[in-house]
Amino acid sequence: MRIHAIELHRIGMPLVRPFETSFGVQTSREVLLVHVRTDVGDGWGECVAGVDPFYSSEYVSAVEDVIRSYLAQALLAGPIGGAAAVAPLLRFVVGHRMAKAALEAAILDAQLRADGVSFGSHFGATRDRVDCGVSVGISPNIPTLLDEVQTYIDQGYKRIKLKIKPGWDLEPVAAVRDLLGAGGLLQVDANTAYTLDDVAHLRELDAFELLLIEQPFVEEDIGAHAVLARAIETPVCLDESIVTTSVAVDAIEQGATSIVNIKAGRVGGYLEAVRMHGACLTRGIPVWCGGMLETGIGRAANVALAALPGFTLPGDTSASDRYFAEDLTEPFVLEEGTLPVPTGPGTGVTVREALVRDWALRDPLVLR
Ligand SMILES: O=C(O)CCC(=O)N[C@@H](C(=O)O)c1ccccc1
Repeated sequence: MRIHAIELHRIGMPLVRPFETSFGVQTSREVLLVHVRTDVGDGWGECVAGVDPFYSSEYVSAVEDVIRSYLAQALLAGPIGGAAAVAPLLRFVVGHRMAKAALEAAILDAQLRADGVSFGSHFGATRDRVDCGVSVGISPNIPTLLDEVQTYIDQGYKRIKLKIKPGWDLEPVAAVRDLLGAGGLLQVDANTAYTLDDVAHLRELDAFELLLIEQPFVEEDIGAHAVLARAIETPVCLDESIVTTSVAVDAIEQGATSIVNIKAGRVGGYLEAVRMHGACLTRGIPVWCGGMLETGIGRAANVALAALPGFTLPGDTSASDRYFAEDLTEPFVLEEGTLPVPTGPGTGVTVREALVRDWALRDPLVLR
């Protein structure tokens, strides 16, 4: 494959409602899209990095710079062996996994569109629909939270995930458990907001039959998560910590995580995400597909990934209207709590390029 050009599009999309996590409030999504033009056709990839380095050290401007200053040239210098060659070609740059993942996804999209193969087929999907959960931000108060959760229950979501932080945890969880009833699938995400000093407090969550508690401590504290996992009943699930398959295996073997949130952007690409799925599957560790407020481009790829056999828990693969009034692709619409796995070549979705232009925050960066 010969890449003729790599275009970086920075676009802004308003969120249908503010989204608050333990690291801040988002009212819009500023997203970097990668459009590659190759000798076998075009492809689109979405970078999951946020506009600020609050979830991870990556952020949109840094992604633009590392692609423009280092990564693009490695891909434009000469013919490459397709998407499988991208990670090895980019290994000379340390980290920047979200930037690398977006490039790989765009190249994989171009390659598979040319081959007439869908992402799901290429990954080894075994389902044609995936069960969908929904992520609920930190609310101003309990009634507002319950109104939002009720909306998602009415829409058919199969699992509720609540963002928590110190001062907003036991009370909202108790209220939502009461609303859901005993059998409802409910989990929490702390986004690193706690420390080992909070173990006794976090143990009180055991009363609410949660599926899991996600990333209570900072990314590097794998050992602290193992201490917590031994001290509470609620299964510990890691997100930010799990940046490669080998880190996932280490964390599993240390007893730091018994469920893994897989996000292709966080781990450096969909091909590494598929490898991570395989490593978890052979160890009997359930996985689910995390979300990063993706547009339909990333959402299509996530739904394909979530269709692999080890993805046994509903993921953060919500419908497009959870975040956006209008999507960059045909919207993903929830049907009985599930989304269909795209079957067309590549991601299987068509990018509305007029919207990419309309929503552009600046002229595209074209690298040749
Ligand atoms: O449904 C979605 O796409 C968002 C799911 C979600 O809560 N993502 C969280 C996370 O920590 O996993 C997040 C939100 C914003 C930014 C980064 C991460």
